[in-house]
Amino acid sequence: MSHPAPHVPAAPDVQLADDAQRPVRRALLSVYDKTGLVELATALHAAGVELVSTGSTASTIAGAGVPVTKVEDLTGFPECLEGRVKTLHPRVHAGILADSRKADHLAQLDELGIAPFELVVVNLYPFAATVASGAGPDEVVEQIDIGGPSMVRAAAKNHPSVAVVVDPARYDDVVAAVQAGGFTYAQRKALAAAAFVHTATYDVAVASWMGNVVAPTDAVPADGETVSTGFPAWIGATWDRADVLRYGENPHQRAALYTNGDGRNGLAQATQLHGKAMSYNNYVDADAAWRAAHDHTAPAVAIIKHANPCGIAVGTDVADAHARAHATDPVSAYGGVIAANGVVTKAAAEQIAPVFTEVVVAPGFEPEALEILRAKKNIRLLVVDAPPAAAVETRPISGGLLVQSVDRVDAVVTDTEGQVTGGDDPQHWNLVTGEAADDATLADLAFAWRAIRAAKSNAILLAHDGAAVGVGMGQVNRVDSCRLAVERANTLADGQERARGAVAASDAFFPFADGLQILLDAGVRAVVAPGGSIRDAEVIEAAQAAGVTMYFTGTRHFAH
Ligand SMILES: NC(=O)c1ncn([C@@H]2O[C@H](COP(=O)(O)O)[C@@H](O)[C@H]2O)c1NC=O
Repeated sequence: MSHPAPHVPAAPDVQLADDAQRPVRRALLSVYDKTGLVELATALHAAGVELVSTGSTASTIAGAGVPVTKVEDLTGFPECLEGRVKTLHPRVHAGILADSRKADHLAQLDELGIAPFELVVVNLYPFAATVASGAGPDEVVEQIDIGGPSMVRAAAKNHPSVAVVVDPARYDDVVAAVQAGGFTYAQRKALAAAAFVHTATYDVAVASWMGNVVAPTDAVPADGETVSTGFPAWIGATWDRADVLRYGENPHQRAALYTNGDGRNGLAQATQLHGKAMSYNNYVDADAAWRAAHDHTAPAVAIIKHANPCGIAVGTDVADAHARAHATDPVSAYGGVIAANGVVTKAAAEQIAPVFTEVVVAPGFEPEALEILRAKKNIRLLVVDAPPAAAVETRPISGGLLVQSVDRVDAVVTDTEGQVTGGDDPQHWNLVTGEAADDATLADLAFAWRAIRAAKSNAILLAHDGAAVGVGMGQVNRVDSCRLAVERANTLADGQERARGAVAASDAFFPFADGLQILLDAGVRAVVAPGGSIRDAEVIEAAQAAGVTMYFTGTRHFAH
């Protein structure tokens, strides 16, 4: 089978230099957001630019007394179908797409009696805002702009000839460029790049809504039926560079911060009140700290080093929680990142100030607290407006992207009948040996079980009275984590044996009794673990022999 030869476009007759200007004689304006429109139209008209415009854009311009040609008069065709067809016409698109460097294009325009545009100003129907408003499908569909993106993409493609503007914030630049004799080629290229980002972002929003709401793509066939996976067949996101960081995890690595402008409000949108610029590692640790502090409803403070907690506690207030979190491991707290789930008070600031600290992140700071902490030149102070809210998290791997639902507090597991069989709430735990814990012990176990989510696996966390007293984390076997937790509990507090009488949480089951035995020998009095090992009986027997209370949660808190 033979294929037709591909169309090879003729090379342009003229190659443009970056500073090559193109005077603006004719502009097409079609904007949903009328901000700054009258001022722009007035200035363009004053500069001798002929204006062509759609429906209410034209009315707004004409209403201000500025001469404007309606697009209908240009096309000889009425706007129709409730505005679904306005600018989708060759008289519009040929005027945008003719490459002024090509004599042939200009000759064709002449033959067809079409005048070229040198400037296209468009902003699109508010699709994302309409979805966010909770509007129904028909209303949302009407806000999928068709003619607008077509003009924007056409003008952006033809950037050697046309300047395209999609953002009212750029109108002053437009006026300045027109008055200066036209946009340079470099300016037109930059505007085109921004325009393609604009339409790409818009289309990601439309495609996401279609694939999630209108025609969900998350179902897969299984055993003769279709089951929902919760994961659409395609996910899209666009990210805008928010900051270039000094370096990455190490000084020889380059790094930047991106945000995706979808209205999220988290650490990436934090307001920095004081201190040097945030580093890559600061962000990683501050994020871990922020999440850890918000795993608790009581006032809580987490102190993070290398994405692991070296202190975590709840208290009567933020100062109390900080004092107790600092006491977990005062040695490691040096150079740490602190997060509080409440406003940092003067009392808390007085405690924090003497300890070298990289970052403090909180929902707010009392004025006196700010004054105290601002006296420390190197400390970074961040205010984040909203608690962590992400429902899913992603991790790139070579060649792909892993996506999972976030291990949230209050996770539950259910059986096939929908009955809750495990989770973070002690009422769903299974007492596998020993006396049922009294309220204080149960509260400590619940705290330890929540707090251990912040520690990298394998993790063992010893707690007493709402504060971690020893954390063993990031070890490649559970025995070492047990040893580390006990050692830290017993050596970091002036020789007090803090493991004795503490409660212990294990982020995953004990595969053997050996790790648990280390905790039992150290005097731990109650233990919470997921259970589920083939040697559970052996593990339970060890706890029973020591007379220790042990609960199984049925859920696990691995964090890699
Ligand atoms: N259908 C079309 O031909 C068309 N051409 C332009 N628009 C959009 O109509 C809006 C402007 O319309 P008006 O000037 O009537 O307010 C702009 O957001 C523009 O992106 C269109 N609308 C939707 O697709």
